[in-house]
Amino acid sequence: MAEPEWESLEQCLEKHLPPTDLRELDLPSQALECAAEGDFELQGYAFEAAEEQLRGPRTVRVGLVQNRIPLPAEAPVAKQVSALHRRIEAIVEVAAMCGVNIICFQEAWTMPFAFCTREKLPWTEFAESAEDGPTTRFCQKLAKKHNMVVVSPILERDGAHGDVLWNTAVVISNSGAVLGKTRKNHIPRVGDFNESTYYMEGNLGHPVFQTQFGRIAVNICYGRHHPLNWFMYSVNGADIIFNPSATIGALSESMWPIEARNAAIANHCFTCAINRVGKEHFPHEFTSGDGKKAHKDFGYFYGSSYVAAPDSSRTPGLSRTRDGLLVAELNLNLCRQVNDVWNFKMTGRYDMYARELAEAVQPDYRPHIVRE
Ligand SMILES: NC(=O)NCCC(=O)O
Repeated sequence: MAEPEWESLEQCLEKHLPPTDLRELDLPSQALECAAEGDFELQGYAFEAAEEQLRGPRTVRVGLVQNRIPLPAEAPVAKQVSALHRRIEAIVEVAAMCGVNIICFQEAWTMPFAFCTREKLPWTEFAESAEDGPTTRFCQKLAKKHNMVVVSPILERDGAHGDVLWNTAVVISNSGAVLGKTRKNHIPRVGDFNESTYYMEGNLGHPVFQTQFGRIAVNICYGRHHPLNWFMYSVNGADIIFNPSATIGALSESMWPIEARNAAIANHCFTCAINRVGKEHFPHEFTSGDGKKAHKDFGYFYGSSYVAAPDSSRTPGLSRTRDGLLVAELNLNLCRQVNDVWNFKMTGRYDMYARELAEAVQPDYRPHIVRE
């Protein structure tokens, strides 16, 4: 009988967690200096893949940005947006020095995560057009300047359809053109995440964006609890799925290290989990509907952004407390290599599930329970 190799699950996880298995990137000293001066953490790791005879390595560098809001939530809207633009511009400069090809910012990155309040003004004033709002134009400049694909998750106002709001990620090509947009498919109704007061579930399905550096998709925050959401991006061919988020310790920190990592394994792709940092205070008290006292803050956004690979390895997380840029070099060949070993796509029995699910969502469905 085979001997047990590991004393505990924790030992096994430690063995497979970097830095032992993952090569640290040799980042330029200028980038490290700028990050230190700008007071943000900079880490870099490379995921390797086996050499193939017919395909060269498909290497891409992704950048994950996590940050605090630089100004208090009470500050004028335009000043807050401008301060966030300046902060991100400085971090993107460093990403460019590190050779980043695709960068992704945190969920609703141009604003405090004010949806806990259920108030409309001034928070809805942060909403912008995905196609030609000031933030998209700002990101287009960054993309062109640095030859970098930019994933920009914003609060969208859709002027063409009755001015309604959406939680949207705009994908901007390295040419500077807007490649398209994707919307948050699953809207939380948990704790103080009162987002359903502001916008509906996304109506754009599971688009995958073909960029010069690989096929990417964006599964926004709460969508990470829904395995089918990750799965559909993978069905549409995503090599990398970004998960820009805003989530707090008391609610989700125990789930955070597992969910994006599981998704990378289950879907033979890379996943990039990004969370904002710090505590955000709002002018007026709100309650959480749990009998506890009214309060003015959401709780602690714990950062801890990381990248996970299809072979189950992952980078360490960025800090829980500091702004940061995580640079990860991915060899996208790893996706098909792991697929060929584990065959989840081949063994998935999708036709069976499609049939059973189609039946299960019918109003007259009766659960298949076998009784005596
Ligand atoms: N932003 C968001 O969807 N948060 C919900 C809480 C969570 O998914 O951890």
